Amino acid sequence: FQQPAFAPRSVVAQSSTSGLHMAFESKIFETQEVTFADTKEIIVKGGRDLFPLLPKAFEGIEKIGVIGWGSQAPAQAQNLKDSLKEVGADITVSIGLREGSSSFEEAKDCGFSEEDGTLGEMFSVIKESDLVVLLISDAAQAKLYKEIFAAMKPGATLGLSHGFLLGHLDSIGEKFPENMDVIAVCPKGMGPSVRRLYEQGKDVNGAGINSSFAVHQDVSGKATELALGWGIALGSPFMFETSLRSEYCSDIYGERGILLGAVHGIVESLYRRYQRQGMSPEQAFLESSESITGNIVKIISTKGIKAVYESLDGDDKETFQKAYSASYKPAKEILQEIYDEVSSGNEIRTVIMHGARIDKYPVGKIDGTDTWKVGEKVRAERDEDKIPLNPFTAGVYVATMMAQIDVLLEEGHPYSEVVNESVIEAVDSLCPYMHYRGVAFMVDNCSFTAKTGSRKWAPRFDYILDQLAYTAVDNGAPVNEQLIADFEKHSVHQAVEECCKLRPAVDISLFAETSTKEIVIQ
Ligand SMILES: NC(=O)C1=CN([C@@H]2O[C@H](COP(=O)(O)OP(=O)(O)OC[C@H]3O[C@@H](n4cnc5c(N)ncnc54)[C@H](OP(=O)(O)O)[C@@H]3O)[C@@H](O)[C@H]2O)C=CC1
Ligand SMILES: CC[C@](O)(C(C)=O)C(=O)O
Ligand SMILES: [Mg+2]
Ligand SMILES: [Mg+2]
Repeated sequence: FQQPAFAPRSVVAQSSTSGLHMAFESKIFETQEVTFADTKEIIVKGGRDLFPLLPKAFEGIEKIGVIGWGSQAPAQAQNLKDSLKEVGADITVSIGLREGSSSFEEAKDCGFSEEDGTLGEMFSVIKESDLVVLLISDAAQAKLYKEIFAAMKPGATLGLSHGFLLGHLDSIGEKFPENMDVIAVCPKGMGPSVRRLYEQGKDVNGAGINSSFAVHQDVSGKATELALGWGIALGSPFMFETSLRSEYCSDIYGERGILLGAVHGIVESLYRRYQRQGMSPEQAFLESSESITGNIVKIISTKGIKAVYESLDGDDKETFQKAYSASYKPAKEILQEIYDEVSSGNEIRTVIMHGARIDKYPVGKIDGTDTWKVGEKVRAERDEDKIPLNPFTAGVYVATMMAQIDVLLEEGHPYSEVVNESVIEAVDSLCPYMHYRGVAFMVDNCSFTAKTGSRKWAPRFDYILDQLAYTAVDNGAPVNEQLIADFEKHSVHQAVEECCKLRPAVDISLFAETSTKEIVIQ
């Protein structure tokens, strides 16, 4: 194991949950100290009122090349272009794609064109760019990094939205070229939500997805300001510092856990359980999937995790306690396994090997089963006000979320990263998409790394909950009073509350699948 997972610049990690002091500085953007439990972190709050500062942060950058057109690139390229245009910055945003890419047409539909030089073959765009925002899949980055580094012009900055490439380089004993700035801005939400919230926030001083940022190499001395400017131009409500390693450990872990894989596994296992107990398929979907995406996550988003528990009374509270007690440890066992697989480099190797097989074995469909067919029917007849808060479902979901949080804290990740990667992203970016159009719409709008990992780990959560947690409840396992007490007084609740204060003024809204009427999802 390579330790520690969390080692940002200027940070002394005294223990996993205390003493982390984020200490970056900016001469352009105002920094703010935030207290999370017994730790302090420095953040930068975003907002459209900061856009006039962008030209200063992007000083020396004339051309930004956004490479790829997957989930993040359309969102980041358009947000960057719009924000820089709004302040009259003389900076071009161009898209670079592989030869023959089927994404050329979509990029053209969004206003990028070969005629005006804002769309082209990826290596030509890389060669001309002062900031290369590398948004091809992580597996493709691992395959092409040598050619990409070689194509970059002297003095250009490499911009990433993930720490994956560092994980790969570390595992093969290689490094980024020493003469370039290497920064990352990593939105903690899927690309479509980065764009959707940016558009929604135009009239209210901005809304968007929080981003972590990392300054891995700062040859020019300007890397922090550029990273902060990039995140603000994307519309991030707040930005917090991380390292590339801390980012990839928490990100790859989080998406295999509660963000995608675990929530999928939880729903599948509960949907079957509720039918075994006599519910109709429709009711079982309502009490499992709908209860999570249409009720539980909305409470968490606006009032915090504990509010789910506190909103229950009497027998329902006891049902929650039983489900929580039985689920926490089995969920944590899988989550710790995921963390170890990621931090040891195994999961990165898996993603790369999967990338090499992809032409022969493309990622399969995950919503063709009965669960999601019934889900379509339930959604078509949905009455938002009648979605139940099932206390058993709540106990399982919240226990898994808390177990995810605990693993990250025990591994030394800062609260900003823990809360964004385990709570905010789930409730404000991802679950709204699952609520809108089912599990595949959420998972498959995410990165190749995430969608393959979610497919790999979801069945592990499904299996362990069914085998260990639900059988324990059915065999009359008592409530684990200590576990419930730990949950009630957990330090993360205050950290979530602090983050909620920095939450955008608007909730994400999407269009209902069955009509063109816009519905507010959160
Ligand atoms: N998805 C998300 O919301 C988030 C993603 N990230 C990170 O952002 C980065 C981009 O991820 P994401 O937007 O999801 O994209 P994907 O992982 O879905 O990758 C899709 C893009 O990669 C391109 N690509 C794949 N193989 C190659 C290749 N051999 N040569 C050139 N291009 C290739 C595709 O090209 P083509 O268009 O031609 O098919 C497409 O544009 C990753 O580092 C990811 O971890 C970070 C935060 C959130
Ligand atoms: C949850 C998946 C994600 O990490 C993301 C949207 O942040 C991804 O890789 O797509
Ligand atoms: Mg992520
Ligand atoms: Mg990811």
